[in-house]
Amino acid sequence: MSLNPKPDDSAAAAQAAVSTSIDQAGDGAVAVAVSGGGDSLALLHLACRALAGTGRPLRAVTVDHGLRAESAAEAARVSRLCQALGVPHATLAWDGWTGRGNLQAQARAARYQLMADWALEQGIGMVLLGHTRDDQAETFLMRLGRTAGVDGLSGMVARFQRNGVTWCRPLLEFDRATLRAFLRDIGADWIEDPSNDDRRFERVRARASLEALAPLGIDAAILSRVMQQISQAREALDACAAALARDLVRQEQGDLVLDWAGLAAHPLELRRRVLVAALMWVASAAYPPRREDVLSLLSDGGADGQHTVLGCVLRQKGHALRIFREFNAVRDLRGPTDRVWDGRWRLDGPHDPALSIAALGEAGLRFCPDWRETGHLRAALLASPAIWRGDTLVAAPLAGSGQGWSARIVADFHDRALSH
Ligand SMILES: Nc1ncnc2c1ncn2[C@@H]1O[C@H](COP(=O)(O)OP(=O)(O)OP(=O)(O)O)[C@@H](O)[C@H]1O
Repeated sequence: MSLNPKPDDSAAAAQAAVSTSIDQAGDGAVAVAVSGGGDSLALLHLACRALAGTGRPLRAVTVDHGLRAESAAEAARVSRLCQALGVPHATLAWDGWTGRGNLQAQARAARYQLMADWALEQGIGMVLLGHTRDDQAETFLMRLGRTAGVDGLSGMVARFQRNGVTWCRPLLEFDRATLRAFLRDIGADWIEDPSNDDRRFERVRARASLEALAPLGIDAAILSRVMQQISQAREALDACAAALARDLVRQEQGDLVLDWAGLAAHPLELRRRVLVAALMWVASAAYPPRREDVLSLLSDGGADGQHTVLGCVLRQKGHALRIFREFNAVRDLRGPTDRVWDGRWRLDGPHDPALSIAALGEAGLRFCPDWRETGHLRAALLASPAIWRGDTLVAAPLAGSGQGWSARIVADFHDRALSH
């Protein structure tokens, strides 16, 4: 038996991988995120074949980021291709670019959010993405250039939860060339993105670098196996960190209290993982804080004091480090009462479209005379969810003023996988 079996990269194997992923979704509707490129269109065809005759609904979705002149026409073309396949298709428009910050990162976050909201509305539990082995290899090289560690180099996961939806990448073991050959074989069309040849893009340069590594015997398949090995190391580290967190991290409603002195006895990488997981949980963050920020917090250990990282406040007192949400990070966050707020709070009570959830803040705390009896820190309460009618406070369940409302965390810290 080979220890490193070479994945079979034929179209038939890709078909089997897509069918398996879809079977794992249960009986519900499935969607394919289609950019229009060869990878996601091959995925759409494979998903269509997997579902043919099952009666299970398949949908397709495209996000038009509006960042290139051709994007609307491309989305319309995807829509026509889907129509020809009998797959209902939706185009979701993004117009949230502020002109500031990292455009690619913002576009990606918005894409996931738009597609998740759409999927939830449609009752779709699983969305398939067309990432391939080439994407994996290019990402690996790009991350090497950013001094990535075990997490960054372990490759994309085949399945993950984000924004309330399960995302699945059934094609991670398959080459772009295999998928394009499959499309050609079945006479199917796809859109060639002109930026694929634009060397201003890091991914395009990574693709060229990968070709240059061929004389060393390094290709996408080899890098994929290296990534699998790093993934296994990451899983082992995560398991150790989760066990450590169970012993040394206590959840108090929305806050976490870390036994800082207890943690200090453990290897730096485990301490770092516990701290990152804690920060990401309190902030409901999809991405970890900068590595240097975390390392500086860890090296600062022992001294009483306060820090702010990733929209969380860390307050150390003696052996305990309390992490709670920072008011400034949520001061402008307002949402309907029947939706999760700040990624982790659900409020139960007499829902009403005229009401909304927003942070309690100083303006609300003033109307909570009993807040001291709750035992919560004042600064933590400021960032806690409250029910408002316009600017009038209706209820503050965590600050002793429930008025028929209660607040609960949707996924407790220790139930959440310790991986980022
Ligand atoms: N505009 C889009 N609309 C719908 N789906 C998309 C869009 N862009 C990308 N996708 C989905 O994501 C997959 C990966 O695309 P791509 O590699 O361009 O994105 P990425 O930003 O690198 O993704 P990630 O951040 O998830 O690694 C595509 O195969 C497709 O399934």
